[in-house]
Amino acid sequence: MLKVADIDVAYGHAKVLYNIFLELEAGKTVFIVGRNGAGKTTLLKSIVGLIRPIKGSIYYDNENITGLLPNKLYHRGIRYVNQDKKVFGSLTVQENIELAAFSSGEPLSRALNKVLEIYPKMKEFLQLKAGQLSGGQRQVLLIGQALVGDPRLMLIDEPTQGLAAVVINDIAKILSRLRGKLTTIIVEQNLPLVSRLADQVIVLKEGKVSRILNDVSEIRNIALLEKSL
Ligand SMILES: Nc1ncnc2c1ncn2[C@@H]1O[C@H](COP(=O)(O)OP(=O)(O)OP(=O)(O)O)[C@@H](O)[C@H]1O
Repeated sequence: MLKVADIDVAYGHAKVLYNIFLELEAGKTVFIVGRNGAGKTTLLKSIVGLIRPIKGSIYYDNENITGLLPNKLYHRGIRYVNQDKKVFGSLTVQENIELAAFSSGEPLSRALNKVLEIYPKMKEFLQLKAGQLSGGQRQVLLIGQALVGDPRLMLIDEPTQGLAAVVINDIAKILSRLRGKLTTIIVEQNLPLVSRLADQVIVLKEGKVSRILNDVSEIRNIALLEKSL
């Protein structure tokens, strides 16, 4: 479904990704792990069109999407939930969902259902200003918004970063419910969570793919994941 073919990515003269080659199957939950600065966020941004690689190509359903802008990719079903957990704080939760409905052309009732399906408790917060939500609730709202429309590939950057353990559990449940329904690529530092949910783990080290784990027994082995970083 997605093929990243030998891309290099740089910020100005500083190259941060080297010869990245990945092939992702539809419906899989793929985690990207690696130490701080390994280039995980840069890889996600390159796939969603926020940064153009200086070398190589990216294919989505066999079509070369290199250099296409994020809004074009959005309408082809690619969603990106970035790590800053920013919502429109002065709008209500429902209005935030309306924005996603408007962007995607999906009727509001269906958009609301998609969010409530993954987190029924959000019903109580619909008329609240989104700025009043906790960090975890914002993350859930952002994931819910990304499900509005017809997403096929969802990229999520550090969904559990800075969240309390109980909320991490809620997010893990949501991610686990998405398994098999769409393709997800998730950057995550929480290795027990990665180990529990991943179909494939890609380890980035200093801008290069240093290891790809496909074998369930390897993925479930947290000590091995730790050692791979
Ligand atoms: N806008 C930018 N301009 C210049 N350099 C950048 C920019 N964004 C990131 N970098 C550098 O690129 C490298 C990779 O950063 P990136 O954020 O992709 O790593 P990461 O693995 O996601 O790290 P973290 O876990 O800290 O988020 C780092 O050396 C970082 O300092």
